[in-house]
Amino acid sequence: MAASFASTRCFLPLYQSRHLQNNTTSSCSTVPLHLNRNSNSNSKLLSLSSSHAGRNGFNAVVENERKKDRLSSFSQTAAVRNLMGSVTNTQALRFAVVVARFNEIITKRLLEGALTTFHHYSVLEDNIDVVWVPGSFEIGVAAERLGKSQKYHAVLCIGAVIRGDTSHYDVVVNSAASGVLSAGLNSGVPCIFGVLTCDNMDQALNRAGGKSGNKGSETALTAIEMASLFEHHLK
Ligand SMILES: Nc1c(NC[C@H](O)[C@H](O)[C@H](O)CO)[nH]c(=O)[nH]c1=O
Ligand SMILES: CC(=O)[C@@H](O)COP(=O)(O)O
Repeated sequence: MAASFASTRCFLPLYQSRHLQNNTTSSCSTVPLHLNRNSNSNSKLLSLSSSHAGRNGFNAVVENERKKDRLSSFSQTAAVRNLMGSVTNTQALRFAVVVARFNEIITKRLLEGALTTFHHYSVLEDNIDVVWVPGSFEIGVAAERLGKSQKYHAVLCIGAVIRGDTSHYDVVVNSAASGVLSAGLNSGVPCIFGVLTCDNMDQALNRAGGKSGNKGSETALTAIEMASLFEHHLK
């Protein structure tokens, strides 16, 4: 297991590697990170390298990560199994997407982002079902039913809660979050939280394909990784 891991070429989605960069980006492209066995003959350390030499601050931070790798011999020895979902072997994976109609102008864009990401990562259209519910409050119960159906490897939950004048916002946000969490725990199928929780419409538009990216795309990638982790490693 560890030997094959050493030669794995691993594509981390850019948004997930934001913490490695000084600048932020709205793109959802990937940064190829190569996991290499250390050239030191007896060493079992793995290190990261990137072909994106020009990225601002990226190399310095990768070098810093390498240092941490060298120090952290516990998690990097060949004896330790590292299990992680892949985003490349997706053709057998099936997904349900639960979408809230409330604030539909936002949730439709999030759904579009999610479907585009599924397409980019070769998830088959026939393997995706989209289920509409009235509002984010209703997402959890639908997600749990879908998870328990055993038809899907992951359930992606999409909604947009935007603060109004009363405390209703907090109730809907907390219910949506705990509903999605419970759906995952109760069904044993990863239920992914793609619900925007925003103070105003501008914040929501920015995260639905605007200058802050598309949360639907990002969470679709999370769904793929978790589906793959469960299907290929945690069965
Ligand atoms: N205000 C928002 C809602 N409210 C509706 C609830 O989600 C629910 O449908 C209703 O209370 C009936 O149970 N939903 C959102 O998704 N976003 C909001 O901003
Ligand atoms: C997030 C909400 O629940 C919102 O639409 C409700 O608005 P209000 O608090 O003004 O009733």
